[in-house]
Amino acid sequence: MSNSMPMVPVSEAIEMVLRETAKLLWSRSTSSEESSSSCVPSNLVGRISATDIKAPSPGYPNHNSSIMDGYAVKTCDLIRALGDYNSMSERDQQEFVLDFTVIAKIFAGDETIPSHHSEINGRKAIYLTTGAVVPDGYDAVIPVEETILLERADGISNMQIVRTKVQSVLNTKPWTWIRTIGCDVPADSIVLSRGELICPVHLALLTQVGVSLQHVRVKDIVRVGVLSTGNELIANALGGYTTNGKIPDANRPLLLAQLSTYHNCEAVDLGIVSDDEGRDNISTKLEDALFGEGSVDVIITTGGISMGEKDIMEQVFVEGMGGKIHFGRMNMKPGKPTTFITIDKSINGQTHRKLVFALPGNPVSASVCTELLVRPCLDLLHHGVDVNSISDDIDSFVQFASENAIVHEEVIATLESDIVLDKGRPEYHRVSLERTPVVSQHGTQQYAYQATSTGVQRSSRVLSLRNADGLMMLPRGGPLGCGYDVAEKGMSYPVLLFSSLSVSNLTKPRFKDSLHCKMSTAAPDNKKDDAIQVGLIICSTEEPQDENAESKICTTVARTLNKHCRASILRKATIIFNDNNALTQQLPDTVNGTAMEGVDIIFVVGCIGNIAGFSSGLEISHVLRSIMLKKANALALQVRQAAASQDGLAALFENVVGTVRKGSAVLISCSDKGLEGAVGSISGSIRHLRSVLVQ
Ligand SMILES: Nc1nc2c(c(=O)[nH]1)N[C@H]1C(S)=C(S)[C@@H](COP(=O)(O)OP(=O)(O)OC[C@H]3O[C@@H](n4cnc5c(N)ncnc54)[C@H](O)[C@@H]3O)O[C@H]1N2
Ligand code: MOO
Repeated sequence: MSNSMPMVPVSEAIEMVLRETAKLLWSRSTSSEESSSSCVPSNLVGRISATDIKAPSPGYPNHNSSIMDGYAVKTCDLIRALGDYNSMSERDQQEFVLDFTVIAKIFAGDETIPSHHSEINGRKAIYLTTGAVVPDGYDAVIPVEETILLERADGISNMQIVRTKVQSVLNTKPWTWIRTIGCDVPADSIVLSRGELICPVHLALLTQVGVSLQHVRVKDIVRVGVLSTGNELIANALGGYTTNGKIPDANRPLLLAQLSTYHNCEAVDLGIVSDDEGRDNISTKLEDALFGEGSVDVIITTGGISMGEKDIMEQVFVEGMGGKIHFGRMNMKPGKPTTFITIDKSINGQTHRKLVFALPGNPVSASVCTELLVRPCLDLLHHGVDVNSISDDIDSFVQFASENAIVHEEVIATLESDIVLDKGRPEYHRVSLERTPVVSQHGTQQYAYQATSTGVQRSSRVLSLRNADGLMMLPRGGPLGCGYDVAEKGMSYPVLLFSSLSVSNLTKPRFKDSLHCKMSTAAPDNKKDDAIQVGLIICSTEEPQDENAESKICTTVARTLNKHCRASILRKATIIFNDNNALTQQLPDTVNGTAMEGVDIIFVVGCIGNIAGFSSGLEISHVLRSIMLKKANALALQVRQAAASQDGLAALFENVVGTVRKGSAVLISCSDKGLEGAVGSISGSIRHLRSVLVQ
């Protein structure tokens, strides 16, 4: 059973899924496995083109075409008339009549030029409607509103340029108001690229240049099988009562519909298996689904993956099918027993790889894990990787593909009410969001998000998904987690949006830019500036009397930071020291150690408690100063004043602000007295402070 597996952080789980998915893509790109087909035109949108398609000659438009309802003229006539016009006196110029004999009319859609008065001498014009063919020899169009039409006695029409427009018409450049052949889409230009996501615009482009939509080849879409497991389940699509102990299978309708909203796969209903069918029978069934005719590429199963006697899905995949488990538990709520497996099978000398997500049976857990893990996996399989942008070895392919995979859009949202944190695991809390416009410092419009919990988050309670816009990433609470117990109203946390707000690929969030990626590879240099990560070191000479004391410090720092900037406490360490020598050793180690790796700011809070505690407070400052490279003394004074204005005792603590080495986090020390004032005084300028000090 996978409960013996280590509980991996969600960030690592996502990365593993993306990397294994990338390996599947790699094996397909190097084998003949990548297949394509044509499909009915109405199903083309959302599919990926398997080939480059070029516009055949002559491109679009295929004739010189009028952009205006007006008259086709020859600019050589205009040049001649301009010469005459320029040699006239100003008075004669005012009397000058620029006129043309209208020799024919051509309407949009007319294939041939109608017969016309070819015997007529002088300036000639042809009436055209928008889109009509501009006949050879004519190279400009004058819009009707610049002309007056006069019927002559001989029945022929005369077109005169209105007086105020004469000068500009005389200066008309060749090809004015004409779309020349191929000017919108040049011949041979690529109108649909291999690997491109087909959008409505492509249907127009292909049609314009005369490519039949039936000839477009698309990559075969990923097929995802959904299987429910459990003796208790009955298929209940038609409704009706269940007998005692039985429940309707809610997961299949939920997941099949959820997958269909992703537009990146074809969801295949694999039905229900009962646990009592046994390992071997279930393995055989799944083997057929994965490798038989019309096989699926990915399987999602729900249920039977935790610690019960009937939880046999791990055995089904590993012992029954030779699968390899990459992780068997995730450090999150809901979704702990989530298990990710790959099955590689050699058929006719070629290895075929399938991906398996064995998800928990609780409907909310299954849905959230599908969103968190399966959606990015399917997006990567569907969109593929731009092979041109990478070298041809598997490692760099996998690296590139996983880093650039599209993941969830993240926004920072402020809680509308308190949420009690789970003490066992970080929670992906379902929230609904409201968005209000705010104006940033630079005057640009941005949005602030307010989050409201969808209520009780039990994993069986499907109602917690109703009206949810995303998953708020709440830290694990309590002393073993972030140190505080309640995410309070007004605090801000990241929310992963269920559906992306962005339309263009450029703004689509990539894994390498996501919070999850930062959490798993927290190297100071590749972090984004918009979510400040805070480490907190609490130093005390004695075990706290009040067991909530630490939690209070964490809450104060978190709440105060949250008021002023996007920051959250990521790491926490406590140092209890009995003599100053111990502090001299422990504090530098903790500041420089792995516990604080990757954070932007480290607050060192000295618990001075009483007057006796001040010597230890001084020692904390002394130790920190001895390891500091750059000091920001003016800021340290500002922190001290702010703390002292809140609690006079804080004036006796010597605050320090600075960095320890090149690129290190910014250290800020303060005492537990006047803590809120101290943190508040600096949190508004933390971003700036970091960019100035950390170089
Ligand atoms: N001793 C322990 N027990 C459990 C642990 C644990 O760590 N130790 N983990 C709990 C967590 S967390 C979860 S989540 C569940 C997941 O269990 P399974 O994946 O084995 O799923 P089942 O036991 O089969 O089902 C769980 C729950 O969901 C209902 N269910 C299952 N399938 C469906 C469906 N298709 N539609 C609707 N509801 C379904 C099922 O009846 C159960 O009530 O394990 C905990 N246990
Ligand atoms: O992890 Mo389970 O999905 O909490 O209920």
